[in-house]
Amino acid sequence: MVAKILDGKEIAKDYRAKLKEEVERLKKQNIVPKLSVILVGNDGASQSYVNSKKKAAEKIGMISEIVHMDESSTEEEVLNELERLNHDDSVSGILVQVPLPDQVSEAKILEAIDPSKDVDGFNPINIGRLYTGERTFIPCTPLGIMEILKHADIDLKGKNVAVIGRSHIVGQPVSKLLTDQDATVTLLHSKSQNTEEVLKNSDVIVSAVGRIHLVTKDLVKPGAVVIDVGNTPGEDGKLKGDVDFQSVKEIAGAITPVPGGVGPLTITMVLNNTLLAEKWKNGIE
Ligand SMILES: Nc1nc(=O)c2c([nH]1)NC[C@@H]1CN(c3ccc(C(=O)N[C@@H](CCC(=O)O)C(=O)O)cc3)C=[N+]21
Repeated sequence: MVAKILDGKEIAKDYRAKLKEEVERLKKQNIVPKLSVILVGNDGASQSYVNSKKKAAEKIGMISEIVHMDESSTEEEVLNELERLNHDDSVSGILVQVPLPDQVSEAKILEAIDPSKDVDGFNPINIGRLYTGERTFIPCTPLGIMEILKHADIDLKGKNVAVIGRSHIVGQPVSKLLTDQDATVTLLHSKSQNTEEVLKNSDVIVSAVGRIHLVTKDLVKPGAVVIDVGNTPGEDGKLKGDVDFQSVKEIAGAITPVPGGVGPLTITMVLNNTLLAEKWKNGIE
């Protein structure tokens, strides 16, 4: 069996076309969604992600700005910038690119984002709302993963799903979303003792660790759906996932590549959430 390749670029393209139509409809009411991204420092990967987000936003008719701050910025300076954006009525959505430099507390910054503009869904209020089932911004990568799964021809109800990695950004929230779809979720991490057994018994594997070749063919049940959230720079300078794509695709039912899998959907969901922020601000459901 050769796996169906879940083409994130293609799925993202269709999704963004629908967002563009909605943005155009809003423009007729003089409503223009705007995404502001705070980037602190000069990390190459972060700069490239932030630029892709800006480009993608502009391509569907949104306004986007990057607030680029010096690597040596103090926490107070970042908080001041954030406060300015919180109070700027033209700004629909704010995203603070992580990781931040050591002198700036990530927790403090994420707490300071106005929850109604927190398109990443990283503010504790919004994390709480996710778990109580209230309306909120769902973190972009988990939302992207769920969108890709819609294209995998799998009914998650009662299925065994293994999520590898317990981060607040991916592993934990995606576990919650999968549980809401009636999947039986096992959240695996570095201290798990029965990883092999769980993986071999899983109908879906979501790997969000950041370790190249973590998921190999021998760990995958034939026909399983494999979602690769890894994005680690390889020695050849190319982006690598967690999954040994070449071998796993011979046995999986469906698989996402890296690049061109989850990444493009993450960016799409930033746009999705920015649109939602602007709609909710205007009382549009
Ligand atoms: N506040 C915040 N929100 C984030 O959403 C956030 C963040 N900080 N920090 C870093 C991670 C990482 N991330 C990615 C987004 C897109 C791709 C992506 O589009 N990747 C392309 C390839 C890009 C390339 O080749 O350079 C792909 O997989 O096809 C990857 C990774 C968002 N993050």
